[in-house]
Amino acid sequence: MNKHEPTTAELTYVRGAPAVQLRAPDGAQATVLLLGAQVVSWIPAAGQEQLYFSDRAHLEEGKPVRGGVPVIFPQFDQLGPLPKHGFARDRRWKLVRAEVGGDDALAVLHLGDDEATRRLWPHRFDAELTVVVGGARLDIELAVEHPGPADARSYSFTAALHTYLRVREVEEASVEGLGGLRFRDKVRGVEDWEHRHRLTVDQEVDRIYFDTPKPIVLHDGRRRVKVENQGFKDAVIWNPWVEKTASFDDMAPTDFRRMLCIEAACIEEPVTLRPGEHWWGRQTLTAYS
Ligand SMILES: O=P(O)(O)OC[C@H]1O[C@H](O)[C@H](O)[C@@H](O)[C@@H]1O
Repeated sequence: MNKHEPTTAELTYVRGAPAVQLRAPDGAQATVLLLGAQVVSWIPAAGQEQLYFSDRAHLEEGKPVRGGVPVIFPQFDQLGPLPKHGFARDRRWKLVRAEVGGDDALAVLHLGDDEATRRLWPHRFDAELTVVVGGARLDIELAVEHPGPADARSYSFTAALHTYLRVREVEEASVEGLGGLRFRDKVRGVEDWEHRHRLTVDQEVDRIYFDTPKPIVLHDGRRRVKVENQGFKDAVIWNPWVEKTASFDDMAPTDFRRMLCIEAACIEEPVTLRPGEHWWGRQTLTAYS
């Protein structure tokens, strides 16, 4: 990344919700809501919108936003005592800085503990989300620090970047890069090994793939999106299909056809931090059309 010049953050509103608009010199753009530090739009330079963002999404504090890239912390799904997917996704984050460099634009947002988070999860933390957009790439990095004090207890958490990729028609899309991996299938309630070179979706899919070392590639007609996860060892593939979508009040009944989630996650091995330690995980998306 080049030297960044500080600029006045371009604050905007997305359907009435405050957001930061990032514009790189080459025209690549991303929009990040303060609510949940959620990226809800990503348009690469000379490209098209790459993310699915529901027209019916709720945009109020305390409710998750359907689409874009929800930040899941400190609990994935219902794998613990906290509300589903933790609390980071439905709280308002603070914009720390927004800058434009020679090749890209970036924003850093912060969420720390407060009385309400400590009531749910009795720990101190500093979470930072960094979003960098430029060219054909979008980088999203989640960093979490245990600020201490030195005699505080260590703690563990699970986390994810729950990326909703837009597709033209999900039954015609496919996902490459998961062959040979072990996965947990939440729909069937079993563990198995992936034998397909390319995964296609023609029913509900909700799978956690473990130890995903290689890039995962979404194929959507001629368009491809390469997904590279660092620090996140697991990947989740999710599409709610007909029935589950019908139970959502924040998604149109046929919208499951327009999206496929490829999530970066830390689920099987939670992250443990001692006072003073930090962790980070990053998802890099590259669009080819
Ligand atoms: O509807 P949400 O609370 O946003 O959760 C959406 C989905 O997130 C993940 O992909 C989980 O694996 C799914 O089981 C869950 O349904």
